[in-house]
Amino acid sequence: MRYFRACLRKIRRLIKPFEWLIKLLNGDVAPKTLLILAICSPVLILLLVTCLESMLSGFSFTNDLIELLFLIDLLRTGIDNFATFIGLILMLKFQTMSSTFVCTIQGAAIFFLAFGIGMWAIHFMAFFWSKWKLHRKRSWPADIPLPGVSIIKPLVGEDPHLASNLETFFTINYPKFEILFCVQDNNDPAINVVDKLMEKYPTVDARLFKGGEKVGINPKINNMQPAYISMKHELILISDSGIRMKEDTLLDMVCHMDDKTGLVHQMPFTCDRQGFPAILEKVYFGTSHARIYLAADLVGINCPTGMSALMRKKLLDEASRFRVGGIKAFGCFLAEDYFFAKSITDRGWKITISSQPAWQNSGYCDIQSFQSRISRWAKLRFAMVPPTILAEPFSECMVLGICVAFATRVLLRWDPIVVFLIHLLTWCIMDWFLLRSVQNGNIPFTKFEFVLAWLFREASAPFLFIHSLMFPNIRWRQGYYRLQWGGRVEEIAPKVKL
Ligand SMILES: CCCCCCCC/C=C\CCCCCCCC(=O)N[C@@H](CO[C@@H]1OC[C@@H](O)[C@H](O)[C@H]1O)[C@H](O)/C=C/CCCCCCCCCCCCC
Ligand SMILES: O=c1ccn([C@@H]2O[C@H](COP(=O)(O)OP(=O)(O)O)[C@@H](O)[C@H]2O)c(=O)[nH]1
Repeated sequence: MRYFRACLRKIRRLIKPFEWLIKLLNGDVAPKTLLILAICSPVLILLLVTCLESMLSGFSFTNDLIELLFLIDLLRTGIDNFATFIGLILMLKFQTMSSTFVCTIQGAAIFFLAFGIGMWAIHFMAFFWSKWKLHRKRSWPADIPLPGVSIIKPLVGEDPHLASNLETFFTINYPKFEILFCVQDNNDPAINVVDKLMEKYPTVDARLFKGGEKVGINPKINNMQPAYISMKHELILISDSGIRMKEDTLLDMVCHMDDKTGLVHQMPFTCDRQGFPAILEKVYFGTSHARIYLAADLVGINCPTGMSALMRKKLLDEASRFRVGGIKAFGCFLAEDYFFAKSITDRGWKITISSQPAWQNSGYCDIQSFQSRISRWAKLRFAMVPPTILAEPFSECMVLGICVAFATRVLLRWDPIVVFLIHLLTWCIMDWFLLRSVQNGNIPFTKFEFVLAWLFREASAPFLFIHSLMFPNIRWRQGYYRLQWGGRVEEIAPKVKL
């Protein structure tokens, strides 16, 4: 026993210098420390690139190798990429410097360069699509009456903005709609807020459903189920508690629901709020998130989030692939939004984003909850669409920057540090333009604040990625869940590491 304790003490002493890293991976580092770390990260990464580069040129054969790489037909080795990767693995395993090594390095370089070019194409696609799709008014044919919409609002608890956010639903300018508020707990403080609003706006068709119904694991579905079965209209808008509406938001969404469209979703974005965490959220949703979201919408990849999604009710009712109809058929998944969309596109219907982004305006805004939310979403994506585990790190600015710097060094003999810095700068500038396009108005912070938040986000992304992989279980509000491959979920005891 004494020996065991001594060992433990020794191990603790050994890992003490790395405690910050463990804390970082757990997401429980003070925001200030994270900020300092994020600002220092580019410097650290540059150091890493420099080391990598000097390691490469340290090998006696490097110069010859690079000359050789110049001469080899890029196209042919490009096709042989897969083989060259196997070569890399073999080389690492057997430590032999063979011709496979030459091919491997070159193959990896070509792969990284191609990925880099792909990501730059995504930048341009997203910017183009933001200009084409967002903030463009659509109209509804004058001779066709507007369809009725049942708005379902699942609520859990109260935050300082809840009342004002919910009030925007009572002032929507749309001829035929009802609002169905749902709370799962009979003592939920949101009940009071909803009651007051229903009193204030007696002419608006609004109802409150308490207690939910346990039809699956997903608590949001359980919460919404009673409202779903008693909704009156043909269109259903599921709208999360933190969303704010403008007077014409619902009309805008309905105008996108043409004959071939089964689902219209809003691209997540945020309202203007004070403080660094709010800037960080806006920068994330207006740059990194918007880029993939818009590009995916442009090429028709299913990636809607369910925070504000308008659907045809009949499509949910007849979700035949899932045997039972209605939203309860999706209760076995935590990311019900992804599976709603999948079941709709599987039957040949289109999904599209509306021209107004979703104005998230949660009353609580701090770095830790932002990061755990982003990490929760990443865990869902990894389980539902496993290839994202491979694609996501390379789609991040910092990681891709290192890879592209390496690739251009090997293939073109460019200075990796210069390439990395140019990559960082142009990525940041492209992101600024995308953010401005999504915001479509004054950005409520300075360019300096943007750069700080952007650096912080980009530099912390790889850590969040590792954290999400290492701790795949999920905590969502009061619930704890274990994800299975494919996206099904089971409830677990709350004592697990998340
Ligand atoms: C050279 C090519 C490179 C391609 C690189 C692609 C790398 C992909 C990188 C990032 C993927 C980002 C996905 C975008 C948004 C997803 C946000 C999200 O994860 N939301 C999930 C959670 O939502 C909440 O879940 C609980 C629910 O109750 C709430 O209401 C929800 O808001 C959501 O469940 C996930 C949905 C979609 C996941 C799709 C993943 C596939 C993405 C592939 C994108 C590839 C784009 C390529 C474009 C050309
Ligand atoms: O146990 C839960 C968890 C969430 N929700 C609702 O689901 C929506 C999305 O929740 P959250 O904002 O936590 O999800 P995120 O957008 O962070 O994924 C909100 O309207 C919540 O009120 C719910 O009804 N029950």
